[in-house]
Amino acid sequence: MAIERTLSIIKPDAVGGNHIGAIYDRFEQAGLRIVGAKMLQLDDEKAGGFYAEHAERPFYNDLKSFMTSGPVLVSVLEGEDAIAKHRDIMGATNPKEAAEGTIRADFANSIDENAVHGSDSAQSAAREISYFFNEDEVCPRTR
Ligand SMILES: Nc1ncnc2c1ncn2[C@@H]1O[C@H](COP(=O)(O)OP(=O)(O)OP(=O)(O)O)[C@@H](O)[C@H]1O
Repeated sequence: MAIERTLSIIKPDAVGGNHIGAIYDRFEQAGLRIVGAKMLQLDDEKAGGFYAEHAERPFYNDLKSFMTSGPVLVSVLEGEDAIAKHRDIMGATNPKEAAEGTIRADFANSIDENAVHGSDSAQSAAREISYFFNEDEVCPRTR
């Protein structure tokens, strides 16, 4: 299995709820390493660009309002099969459908405010990491 990198966002509801440490613990327990991290207050343009693929969806404005409602913690995670592993431990987009023991089952309240984001493919991971991080803001390979 290949060593991959993926982008994580701990969203404003989970940052506000004081769940950063608990969520980082889930990442590390799953064998994912945090190789880059920064806390940001997104504005409408930065949040909108990140979710540009959803620009035509009815929830786009609400999604931007939520993502700019407080600070987010963006991180780069590294590990074997990191993209799929991270999606697995996040759980389904809708926390009501998320499997027991997943981050969204434990820390999210609704589909609109669902605690975390994770890249869904190698292509989106590359785009999303470079959307938030310069090359010199991420550690060189750790293994
Ligand atoms: N039907 C919906 N109603 C409200 N918000 C939604 C809906 N579908 C998606 N969203 C919001 O938009 C985000 C992006 O949707 P997407 O389909 O890419 O889900 P995801 O890949 O599981 O989530 P994310 O991209 O945040 O990891 C979701 O995390 C959620 O916050």
